[in-house]
Amino acid sequence: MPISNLTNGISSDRKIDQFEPPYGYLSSIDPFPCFEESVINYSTNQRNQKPSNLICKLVLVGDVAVGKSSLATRLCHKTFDRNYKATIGVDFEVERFSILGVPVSLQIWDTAGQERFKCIAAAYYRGAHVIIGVFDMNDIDTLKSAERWINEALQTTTADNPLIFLVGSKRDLITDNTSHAKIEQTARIVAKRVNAEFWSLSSLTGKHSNL
Ligand SMILES: Nc1nc2c(ncn2[C@@H]2O[C@H](COP(=O)(O)OP(=O)(O)OP(=O)(O)O)[C@@H](O)[C@H]2O)c(=O)[nH]1
Repeated sequence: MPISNLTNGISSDRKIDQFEPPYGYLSSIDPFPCFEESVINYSTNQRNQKPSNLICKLVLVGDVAVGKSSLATRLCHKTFDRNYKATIGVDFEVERFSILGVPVSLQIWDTAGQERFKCIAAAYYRGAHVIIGVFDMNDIDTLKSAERWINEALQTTTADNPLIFLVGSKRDLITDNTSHAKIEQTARIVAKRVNAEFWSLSSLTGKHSNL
């Protein structure tokens, strides 16, 4: 099937059509880069060989009711539901992207936070390229657990160098700025320890920031 058929119907906010050219002036930390022509040609040719379809597996982990399913729903459906429905075992969504014309299917495995489903959920960590540990920014205990959840997922995934994110949820509910600053500071330390990028967000408003 031609690649264009696989990228049809992907919404424009899921399409990335341009990156900085490789080994160019703007993508180098050296102000006067001087690359061999053979290096530039090799790297450009690598980019021109497009794979037909890429699959990226993402798992969401974290305590009960920290907002994992709400995050998946916000990402895939741009909606929010105030009613809490506990995940039973694991839920699954697929979000399609087009990156430089290559179709990418992001598989989102939303695992249950309840201890009794833990062994079911853990079976889905295998092969995860992306691990997102979620905690509730209003509950410091869930931050401690998020570190544990991430480490457990890391022990099970077989993917090389998975990308790790630590996500603080329910930012809209924060009222006390002092405790907010404290939890953010602690989250940054935890993120560093587990090699994660730290984001804070609200699935209710859709606002997010990379800290
Ligand atoms: N105000 C607010 N409420 C949120 C936010 N995210 C989630 N919630 C609420 O928190 C509750 C739990 O959210 P879920 O997304 O179901 O939590 P979960 O982590 O998937 O829970 P489990 O499936 O039990 O593991 C629900 O009532 C959500 O509406 C947020 O950003 N802001």
